[in-house]
Amino acid sequence: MKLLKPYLARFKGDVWWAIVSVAVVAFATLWQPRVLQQIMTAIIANDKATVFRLGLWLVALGVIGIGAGVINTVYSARIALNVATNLRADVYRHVQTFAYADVEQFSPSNLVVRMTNDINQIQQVLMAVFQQVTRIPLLFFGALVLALVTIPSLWWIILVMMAAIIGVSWFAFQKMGKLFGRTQKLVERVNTIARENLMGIRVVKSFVQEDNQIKTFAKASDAMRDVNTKIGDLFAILMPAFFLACNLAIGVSVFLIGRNITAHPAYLAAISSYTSYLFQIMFAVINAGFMTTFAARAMISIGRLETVMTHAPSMHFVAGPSQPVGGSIAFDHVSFTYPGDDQPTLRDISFTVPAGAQVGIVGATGSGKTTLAQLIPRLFDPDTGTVTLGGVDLRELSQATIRDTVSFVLQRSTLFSGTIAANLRQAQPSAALPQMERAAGIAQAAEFIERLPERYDAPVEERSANFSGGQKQRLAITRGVIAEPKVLILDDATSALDARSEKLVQEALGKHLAHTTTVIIAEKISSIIHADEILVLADGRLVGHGTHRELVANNPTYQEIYRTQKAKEAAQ
Ligand SMILES: Nc1ncnc2c1ncn2[C@@H]1O[C@H](COP(=O)(O)OP(=O)(O)OP(=O)(O)O)[C@@H](O)[C@H]1O
Repeated sequence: MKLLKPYLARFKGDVWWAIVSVAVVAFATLWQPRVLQQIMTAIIANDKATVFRLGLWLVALGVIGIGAGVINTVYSARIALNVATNLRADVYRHVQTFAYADVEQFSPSNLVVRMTNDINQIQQVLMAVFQQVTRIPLLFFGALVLALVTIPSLWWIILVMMAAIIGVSWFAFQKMGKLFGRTQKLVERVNTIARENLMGIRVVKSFVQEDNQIKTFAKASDAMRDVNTKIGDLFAILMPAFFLACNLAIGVSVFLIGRNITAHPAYLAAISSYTSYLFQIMFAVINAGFMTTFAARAMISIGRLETVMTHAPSMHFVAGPSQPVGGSIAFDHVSFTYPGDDQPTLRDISFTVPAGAQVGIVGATGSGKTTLAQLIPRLFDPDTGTVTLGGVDLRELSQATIRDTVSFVLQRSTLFSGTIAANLRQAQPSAALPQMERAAGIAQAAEFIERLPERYDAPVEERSANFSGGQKQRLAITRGVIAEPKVLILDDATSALDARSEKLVQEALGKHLAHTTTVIIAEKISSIIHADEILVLADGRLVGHGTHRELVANNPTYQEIYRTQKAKEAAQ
């Protein structure tokens, strides 16, 4: 609840209106049966003037109740919407401060669920709370007192009815709470299956997996139906049970009043208001039950968001603007373990790369190439050892300095929906057309961009689905080189390019970014054969470094990779 306090405080005025208006609704609801009772008494006494006066008063009470109800709904909705919107913005802002490792720890899809489903849940409950929370106790205690005042001798009937209703509620709502919890999990499961299926639709189609996918989806969907059916069954029993208890109480009351009506003729007029109060007590108990299960679900969501909001970013950067720093890279006895892993992925790695050099990194799958590259832009900190940029420990550089100095192009290039220009400006916000054209020329992207009718304003769809794998990679390289970074890392970034295009990109990089330190992670040795220095990784260790010629002559791991690749090429 601590999470919501500051947000509710921000909308104090709306909260006040919502609470006052719901109190007015409750008072109008409680007062109406009293006035009705007085009207009945006046009818029995044939007092037409009083009947007319009280009739008008009854109508006025109805109008006041409806008016207050409308005001309450408006303010409750405003509170719920504003709190949810502000909370969502703050969670999003806080997540932006996370280090890469923090996002991985939560998992991106989990964070999305927290920012959408959980906040929606809180919004719905807030709306209900401000519509019900003061109404329930006011109606319950008010109706209880008024029923006792109306016909004092029947206090025990009210007690028995309340015991029956609270007992049934206790049993049913506890069961229902558990079932609601299961539905929430099943909704997440169904969403995940549907999302995975649609995101991986190409794999599903190419492996003819439709039937299997339908079965998996149907299983989760059927489980959800079963749980919802159980909830429906409970409701089916619950409501008639409540009405039975209430109607039995009314029946017994009428019978007892009827037997004594000659001794208490005033009870004849009281019976309708007494019945109304019994119903109000019943509805207050039912609503309290619903609110409890509803609130329990919201508490889970609040807890999940609190975990995100109280999570401190695991990495801190020195504050300050971007400063110029050299392009040399040095690893000094660096070891690194992924959070949650028990074995290090990189072990005692040391090497230096002078500014402007071209470095290749090779090694078997899973040898740690990408992990090593991720330490250069400080996506992770090493467990031991230091990584320096231009001779300065990364931990002493501001985030702006590192981001302006190092550009990282990934194999699975991520482009954002918008336009090509908007994606390129992520790397350099001030980039004008000539800069974009120059960068696209280096990345061999100019030829296909020029063919698009809108050129650099061409749309990029969600997940850049309107571009081929090779085109995406070229666009990602364009974005990587546009700001002419001092350090450029290409992590298998040309894997979807044909050999000719890859060669052209490399030649253009050598020509136009001659002073840039380029780190190329490559599966194929042919991609880095001309590098000034090649690092060879095996099982997270640096097992050799040198030029291609040196490594072919004396490094067994490199020789093995080279031999295997040559044999493959010969076989093709
Ligand atoms: N985010 C992560 N969390 C935990 N372990 C990871 C993570 N990323 C990679 N690993 C593990 O670290 C090891 C090295 O992975 P890495 O991606 O650095 O290898 P790589 O040499 O780049 O492989 P590839 O050539 O297949 O891209 C692998 O065993 C991998 O399972």
